[in-house]
Amino acid sequence: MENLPFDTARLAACAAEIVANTRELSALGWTPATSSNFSMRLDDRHAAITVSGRDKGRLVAEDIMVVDFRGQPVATPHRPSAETLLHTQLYARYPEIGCVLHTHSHVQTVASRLYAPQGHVHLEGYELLKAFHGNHTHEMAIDVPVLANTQDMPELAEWVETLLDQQPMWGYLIDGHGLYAWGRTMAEARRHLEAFEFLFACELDLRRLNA
Ligand SMILES: CSCCC(=O)C(=O)COP(=O)(O)O
Ligand SMILES: [Zn+2]
Repeated sequence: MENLPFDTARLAACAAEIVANTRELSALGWTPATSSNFSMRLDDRHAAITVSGRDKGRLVAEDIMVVDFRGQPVATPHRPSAETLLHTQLYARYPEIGCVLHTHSHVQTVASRLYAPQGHVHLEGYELLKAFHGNHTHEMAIDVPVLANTQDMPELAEWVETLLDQQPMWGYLIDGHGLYAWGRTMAEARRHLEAFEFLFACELDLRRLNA
């Protein structure tokens, strides 16, 4: 058997976790038309990530592949997510990050369009802000960045690096595109993703109500 530079048992466990969670997120309608991508850290040099273009509602373990932190495929003929660099930059920068989730829900997409001109979504006064790791009170505010969309991933990754240098972040929006969120584990990344979704929906409702 080929001597692989990563733990195959760990890959199998991560693939199962990615598949199960992705199916649930897809059932919520957050991954339309093959969009979205998902990854987990394997070790200090490798991540497991979704193969590009797969229907995220019908993922199987074979749709998960390995990349290094430069985004290059490892021991596989498959093509990784077009947005792989946005995952691997986080693993390379923060050893504690174990999971990165990217979805294209309706709420996320509308919020990204609406708040792109001001460059962020301001969230303040919500109890659910405590869902973000390290926050212990609703008496705080966060500005979730909204980046311009581009197909130039190295450029987008550079913009993200600049933002990461400036503030604590649990995620960001890309205009007309979707949301990136991350955490130390799949459960934490999902909690952050779901908190963003809920809070953006509240902000959109308040805008509709003119409140
Ligand atoms: C039809 S979705 C356009 C690409 C995208 O934004 C996305 O999230 C999915 O790309 P991937 O290469 O990861 O399948
Ligand atoms: Zn996307």
